[in-house]
Amino acid sequence: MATIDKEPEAGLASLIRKESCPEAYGWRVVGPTNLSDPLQHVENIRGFKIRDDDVILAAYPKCGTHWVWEITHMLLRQTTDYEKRCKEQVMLESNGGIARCEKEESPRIINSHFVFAHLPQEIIAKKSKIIHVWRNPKDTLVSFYYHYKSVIVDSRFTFSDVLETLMADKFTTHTQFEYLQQMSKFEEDHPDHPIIHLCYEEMKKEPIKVIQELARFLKVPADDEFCRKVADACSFENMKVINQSGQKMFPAEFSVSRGPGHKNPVIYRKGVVGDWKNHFTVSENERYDDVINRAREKGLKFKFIYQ
Ligand SMILES: Nc1ncnc2c1ncn2[C@@H]1O[C@H](COP(=O)(O)OS(=O)(=O)O)[C@@H](OP(=O)(O)O)[C@H]1O
Repeated sequence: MATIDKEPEAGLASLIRKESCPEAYGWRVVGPTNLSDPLQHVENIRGFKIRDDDVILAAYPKCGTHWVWEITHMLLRQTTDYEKRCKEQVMLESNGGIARCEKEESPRIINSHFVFAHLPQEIIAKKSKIIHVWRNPKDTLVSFYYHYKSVIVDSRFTFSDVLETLMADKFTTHTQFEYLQQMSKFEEDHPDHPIIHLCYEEMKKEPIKVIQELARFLKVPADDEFCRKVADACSFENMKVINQSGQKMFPAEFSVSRGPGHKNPVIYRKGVVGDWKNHFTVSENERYDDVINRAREKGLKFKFIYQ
């Protein structure tokens, strides 16, 4: 089996590797970035000025951020029209993200895959509403694999390569378990902070119910009919069509930052629960369960839904 050390030419090495700057661990590195100083970038984000009505959309990558971003726009703007831009426009850590977020009209829905320690620190004092999206780690990893596959031109690595790399603790960034543990720690440290946790699998099962809960959290009007329309507009199939139509372009700097040999990611791939069964072998699944169990022993509280 290929590992990042044995087969660097397969492209995986350029993506899946703990940051060469270990103090910035938690910084999401998926593809080479043009950032000359990642640590300074993290500090700039920690110091980012928060407005009173900002909403923070926080999620580990591949957990459904695009989906919830679109729903949140519709709820806040009281419309079922699609947001014209793509989520990456206001993704804090993306190349040029800070400047674009600064120019954004209020109320802003700022999104980030950063761990909590690296998010703007003013969120705490301003008690900014946080929407946290989470998903079972097996489907998340499969989604990650296809994300990697789509962003690099030379992508000969397999799902097993990605899984082995994760289990060897050489994954690109913080693991999903570390992310969720930091989330729980933040809640323990700030018990009054407004946070809603949206579970991908529950959204798939009962999207209208979850949209109603989100509307209550955001304190915006949303009757049953409106929530039904939002759920329908934001179904996987409809969002995929809208994104394929070219209406939502990645910001130019976002694409440039990826460098030669890299493409923009495919986001709307399958959008289902349980695709992991088509990717894990029985033994890989058992070993990954061990990883999850070890994370539980260290305090991971989230109960995952796998089908
Ligand atoms: N509307 C809707 N309904 C259901 N599922 C959806 C929807 N929109 C996006 N998706 C799926 O979410 C996965 C991408 O997650 P993110 O948006 O968090 O990706 S990213 O980290 O911001 O790149 C990715 O999952 P996979 O299909 O399993 O790869 C997307 O297909």
